[in-house]
Amino acid sequence: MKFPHDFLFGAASASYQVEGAANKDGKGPTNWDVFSKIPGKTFEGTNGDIAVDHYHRYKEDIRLMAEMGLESYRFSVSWARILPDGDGEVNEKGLAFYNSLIDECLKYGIVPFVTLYHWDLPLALEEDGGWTNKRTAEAFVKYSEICFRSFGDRVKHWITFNETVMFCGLGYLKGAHPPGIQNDEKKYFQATHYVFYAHAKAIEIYKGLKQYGEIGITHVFLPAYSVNDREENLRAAQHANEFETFWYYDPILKGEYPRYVLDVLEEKGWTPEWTEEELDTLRRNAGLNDFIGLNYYQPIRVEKNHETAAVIEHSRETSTLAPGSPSFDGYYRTVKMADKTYTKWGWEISPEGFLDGLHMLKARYGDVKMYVTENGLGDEDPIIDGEIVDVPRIKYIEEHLKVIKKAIHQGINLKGYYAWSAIDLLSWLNGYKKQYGFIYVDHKDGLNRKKKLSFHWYKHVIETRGEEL
Ligand SMILES: C[C@@]1(C(=O)O)OC[C@H]2O[C@@H](O)[C@H](O)[C@@H](O)[C@H]2O1
Repeated sequence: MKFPHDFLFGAASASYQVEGAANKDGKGPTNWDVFSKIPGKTFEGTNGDIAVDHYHRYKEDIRLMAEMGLESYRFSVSWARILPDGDGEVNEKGLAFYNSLIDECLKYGIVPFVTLYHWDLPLALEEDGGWTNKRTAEAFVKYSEICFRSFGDRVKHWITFNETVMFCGLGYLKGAHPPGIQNDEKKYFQATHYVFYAHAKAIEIYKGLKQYGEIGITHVFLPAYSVNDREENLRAAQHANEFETFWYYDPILKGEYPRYVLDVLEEKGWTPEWTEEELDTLRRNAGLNDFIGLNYYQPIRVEKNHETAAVIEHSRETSTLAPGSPSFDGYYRTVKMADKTYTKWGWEISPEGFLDGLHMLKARYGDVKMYVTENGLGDEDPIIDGEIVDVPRIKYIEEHLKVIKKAIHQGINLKGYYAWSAIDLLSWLNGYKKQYGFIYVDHKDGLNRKKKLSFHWYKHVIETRGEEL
């Protein structure tokens, strides 16, 4: 049985992780340009100054994607190329780059799927409070409209934000991402609120432009499951789902925040400063979302946490989502299970966890259209006789595509799959060691590209529309 004819087979990247050209053609500095230079913040001091030089090599990269038969390419726009200081004058060379990238995709019939924000914030905004300052939300709305008006004649698929829980959680709770603040729950929840507000304003403007494309937001999808049937652990899983999933999906799809979380925030004094106008903006625009993007890599297995620590210490190593850490509020902890399989970076491999999670989402949100906007295996790929023999990645993606096909036939409204990542690129906290791509980049030989075994495998999957899966 094939995947439906309108299902998109894609792959993804993100501007800071792939482009390089950090100071080229009028681009302004970003939070990551500065943060990545702070000793100890990134793996072996890696940064995106050059990344894999997609900025200069995108024509070669897109041609390779076309050779693979890729139907859609998800990439992000670097805000600081368009508005170097965040909300001032437009940089025409920045618009020119993305116009050329989009046109290169269309030349091969590859559908561009554009993410407006994938964590690289113009430095001027970060230095003025970042996402805890409403100015940033308003600047995002201005930036989005410029992108809609510049690219919207050819781009018909838009994602506002990638993984709010990551850039807010790692930025204000774990300190592993800019602005590098630890354990500030008030700022964390405030930042998430302004992101949701910016999203709602941006989709309202998009719909008003009548460009007749589709727009949504991409979240981490990290379904939490109890380690056993003990009541306290079942409650821990519910707590995790409320804070890690419903807090993110409810304000978008329902236009209101989950009551369970609001009650905890009230009790702890973490409730964001918000206005009735902002809350009404969420309510008024919830129905305008065309889809939700899910970045699924793993579920989490949780149990009630009984260790009380005055302050939870964080580091780069405790911020790479491997199990064993307490939640930010200490309520639960994630557990590595003896009967599960894990990647080298300690992420559980669980296609079945994805299927169960999809039914959880459908039960809460109904028949909302969804894309898998990221899924893939971070690995150190084996090289045998000069060939990149990434069989583990093939098996990982194969198993997840099988589950996606099964979910579709069980009535889950999934419309596309974007492997993370199209090409090996910079991982924020793992440098170039943790590879995800179908295309290998040789950092010892001029960043030359080379097709991996998975490149040929994915090409066949697309050609046959997954009939053999
Ligand atoms: C933490 C990590 C990783 O490096 O493994 O997860 C997988 C993937 O998720 C994406 O949203 C990030 O932009 C990308 O950098 C990757 O980040």
